[in-house]
Amino acid sequence: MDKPVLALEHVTQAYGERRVVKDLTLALDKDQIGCLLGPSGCGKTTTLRIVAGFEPLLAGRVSVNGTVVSRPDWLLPPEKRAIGMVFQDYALFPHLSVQDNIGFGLLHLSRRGRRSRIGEVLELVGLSESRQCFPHELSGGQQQRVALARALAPRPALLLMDEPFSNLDVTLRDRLALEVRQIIKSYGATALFVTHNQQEAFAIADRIGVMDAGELRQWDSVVDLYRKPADPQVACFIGEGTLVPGRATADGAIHTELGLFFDGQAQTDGGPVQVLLRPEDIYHDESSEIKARIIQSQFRGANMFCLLETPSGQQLQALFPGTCEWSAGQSVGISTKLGKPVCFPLDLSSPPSSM
Ligand SMILES: Nc1ncnc2c1ncn2[C@@H]1O[C@H](COP(=O)(O)OP(=O)(O)OP(=O)(O)O)[C@@H](O)[C@H]1O
Repeated sequence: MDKPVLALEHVTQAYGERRVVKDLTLALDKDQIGCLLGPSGCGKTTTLRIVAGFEPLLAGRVSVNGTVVSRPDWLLPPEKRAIGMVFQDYALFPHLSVQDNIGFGLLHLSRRGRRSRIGEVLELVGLSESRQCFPHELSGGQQQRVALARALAPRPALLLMDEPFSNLDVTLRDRLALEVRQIIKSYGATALFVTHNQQEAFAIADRIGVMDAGELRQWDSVVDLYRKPADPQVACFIGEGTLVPGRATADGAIHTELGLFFDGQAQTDGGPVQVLLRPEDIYHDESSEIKARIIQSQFRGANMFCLLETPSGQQLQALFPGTCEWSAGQSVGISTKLGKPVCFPLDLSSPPSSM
């Protein structure tokens, strides 16, 4: 099997006494787009800077295409790593035209080679007509694409992007995230980017790493992260949903106030558990004995997103068809449709998870 383009093995880094990246291990294969996702201060940028070679390591190692580029006693300089970077503020040279910005990293090529590569990446990002423009003559989204073209032009082994959409307005962000994914994929590049925005991560990434307080809690495909979260924290952080308390019995059944679920695994201890219910797992069913009161409803066009409360006080999030015309205070019948439920043993010593 091919070696991963990027491998981080047990990487740890600290500022003074404080460890901000803890024992982090992940691998990114060729042509994959990975994303580190987590709240502010969880160590995403520090991890990216470690990969780029701007930060030393306390422990562990980083390899690019099977060659070690960082270990605690040695760092390959950033410019020798074959890594391209797109920064949050794009870092374009204001006094250089678009083509000269892109050509800056191609000085090792002949004049002709440079021209041809600049033309190639400008076409890729849809800015062939703007090659003579200066950065201030372009919109934020166009500057973003120039920065991407400049980073891709030297054909790096790996592309790193730090919050690449944070300077753009929200509607542009969503569109550009998809566009950037398409550009990276059609160029056959491997990329790692960081964001605190889930929607962005879901739009662009093949694999997402959820970080929390310097730890990588799960590194997985987008679908598995949503459907098979590794722990209650990831379950709560990714997407919407509720952890509903239940009791597991030795036959693999989980008893909850919303009915009986089977996770197919014998729970030998028969102890308390939490079952993850995503909004789409709950549906309207007037014939059901389970009734819930609508606390809040939010019309989302095709869907109606509701916050519900059962008679026991358990709150639930549910996604009903947008044609439902319900309002707060109304009581509705609900049922659940769960294939294989996601179930976590309930640690009674820790506070309950909230979303
Ligand atoms: N040069 C530094 N010296 C000391 N502490 C630092 C330094 N750089 C970052 N930190 C601290 O390390 C922790 C991780 O920072 P980092 O920038 O990696 O987080 P982040 O997840 O990228 O956050 P954000 O989304 O806000 O950029 C933070 O608590 C930050 O304050």
